[in-house]
Amino acid sequence: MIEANGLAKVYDDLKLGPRVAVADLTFRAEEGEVFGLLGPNGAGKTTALRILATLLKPTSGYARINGFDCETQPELVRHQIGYISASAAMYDRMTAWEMVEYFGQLHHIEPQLLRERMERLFDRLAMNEIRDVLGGKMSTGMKQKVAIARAMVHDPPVLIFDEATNGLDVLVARSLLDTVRELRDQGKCIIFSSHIMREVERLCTRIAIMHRGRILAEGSLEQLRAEYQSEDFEDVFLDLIGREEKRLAEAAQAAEVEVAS
Ligand SMILES: Nc1ncnc2c1ncn2[C@@H]1O[C@H](COP(=O)(O)OP(=O)(O)OP(=O)(O)O)[C@@H](O)[C@H]1O
Repeated sequence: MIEANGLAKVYDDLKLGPRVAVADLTFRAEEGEVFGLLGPNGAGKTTALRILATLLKPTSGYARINGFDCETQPELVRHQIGYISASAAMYDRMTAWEMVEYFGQLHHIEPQLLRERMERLFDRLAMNEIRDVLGGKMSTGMKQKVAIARAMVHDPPVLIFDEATNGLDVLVARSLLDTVRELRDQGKCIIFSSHIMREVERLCTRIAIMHRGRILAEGSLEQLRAEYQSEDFEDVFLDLIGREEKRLAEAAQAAEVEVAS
């Protein structure tokens, strides 16, 4: 369903020069699965997910969604995915209902079907009380619900959640996680990025720990705990990141010594 192969992205930063955000990313995620991308700030999660969502082009490698290439077939990919990020832009002068309807129309959904789907979505996401609230007057949680509804209105088989619980209170965050679980049980393929350990632990069928644009380890929670011999997943995470930082520092030091001699 989702396939990333040797994916890399280098940003050309005007001040800092080339910045490697994603170095070499390879993974697959299948239907009925929540694939977690867990990593510290700056690990490259958002960059990777924006490539999958066709919002960025990779520098090298490729990503495919249901067999469609994210770089060369973006229109086809967009019909297969719903993308939810923490900073969804709203139209200030449109109501919640109008915004979701507009996205449905962009996907050419027949009006009757669109109305039925929207009724179900508004019920499921407890959005009926915000139907007529304008984008400019919405709270963060309200905006996030609209972002989720409009990403799901075309019933895509693949959903991409990028730090989607950022800024949400515990109630809204919990209901978002419940929704993700339901979607997984319906057979959707979900990719869920976060730096919140507990969310990933509770939700994801498989987890990739990402650091400096690479996956350091990948497996189910049980596999990762067993492989790194700790019941506490936070310890596994910190241990992996710590070891990698040490390895990189040693490699940099060795390179310096070589240059000096
Ligand atoms: N437009 C850009 N130009 C230059 N560098 C960028 C750009 N966007 C991101 N970066 C850099 O790329 C790296 C990866 O950033 P990215 O946002 O993908 O990471 P992330 O894992 O999503 O981080 P966070 O958890 O903080 O959101 C960081 O070093 C970041 O500074």
